[in-house]
Amino acid sequence: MTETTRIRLAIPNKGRIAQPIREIVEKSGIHLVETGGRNLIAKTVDPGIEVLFARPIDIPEYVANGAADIGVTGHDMVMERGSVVNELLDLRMGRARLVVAVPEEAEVNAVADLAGAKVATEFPNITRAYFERFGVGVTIVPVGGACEATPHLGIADAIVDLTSTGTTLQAMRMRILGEVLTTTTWVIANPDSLQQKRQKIDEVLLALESVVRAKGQCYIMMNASRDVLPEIEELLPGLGGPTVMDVASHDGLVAVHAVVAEERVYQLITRLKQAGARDILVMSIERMIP
Ligand SMILES: Nc1ncnc2c1ncn2[C@@H]1O[C@H](COP(=O)(O)OP(=O)(O)OP(=O)(O)O)[C@@H](O)[C@H]1O
Ligand SMILES: O=P(O)(O)OC[C@H]1O[C@H](OP(=O)(O)OP(=O)(O)O)[C@H](O)[C@@H]1O
Ligand SMILES: [Mg+2]
Repeated sequence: MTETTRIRLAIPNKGRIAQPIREIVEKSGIHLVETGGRNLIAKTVDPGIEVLFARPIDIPEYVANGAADIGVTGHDMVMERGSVVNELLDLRMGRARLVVAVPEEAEVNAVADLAGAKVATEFPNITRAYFERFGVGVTIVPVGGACEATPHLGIADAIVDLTSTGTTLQAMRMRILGEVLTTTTWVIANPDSLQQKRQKIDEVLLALESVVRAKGQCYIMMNASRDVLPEIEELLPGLGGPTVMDVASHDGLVAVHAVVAEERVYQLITRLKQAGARDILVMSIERMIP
């Protein structure tokens, strides 16, 4: 009997990317078998995959030192920890920019004007390296959150923090001086695990990637008479064009199936109807494997 390869996947236990990552993992078919509220390790339906819940900032190190074989966390976290891991797959979520910002009224116009300033951040290592690269001497004030409040509290002159919608910076009346990096959520791997457990890791990657690929796409099905087919096909430039099938016992009637971008569906339905399509069904796609 051959022994099954076992891998441990680390995912965030809290924070804003925790739930979306959990959803991607579930949709990929790696269903978690609940092991109680505060349990930090969960079994999955696959006896070869175990899930470890950890703080996003700790995941790069857990993966680098082998406590987990693969993990999912922000690219910013990997950079901050400087961990030696392989970044394998961009999940294209958790997109944010790490920026240098100052209160609107501050008399500075560029990063170079911050020489001698106190800079509060949850990313002390990235921030230190950034200002060193500019040759600007600053004092780093490490904080664990609510960074935007620090200039108003007199704790810092500037901040290096994440922004996505810009709501927090705007609410705290701060303006951006420079961009340090952009981040998204990545699947990362331990380099040794990648060598020794490649097949199992690839299997997990394929499953996760299929969910990412399906995101924002849906499957549309309709019936139409064959003579209006060219017009309908023109409206559906899908993945390799639509699939067209004869409808049994309905002479001249065809079924047309295609994958389309979710954002197009609303307008598309009206146009398809005008072109003569009927019995239109729109379905969400869970996974797409090319
Ligand atoms: N505003 C944002 N928009 C998009 N992605 C973000 C944003 N803030 C953080 N992220 C991503 O989410 C990751 C985890 O950050 P988050 O702040 O949610 O975790 P945390 O600090 O552990 O939780 P909390 O702030 O609730 O204590 C970050 O490393 C980053 O990649
Ligand atoms: O541009 P926005 O959409 O407003 O997002 C930016 C905010 O999101 C993150 O905060 P988080 O929710 O993690 O809280 P925290 O500051 O306590 O970490 C980040 O630290 C910013 O404060
Ligand atoms: Mg946070």
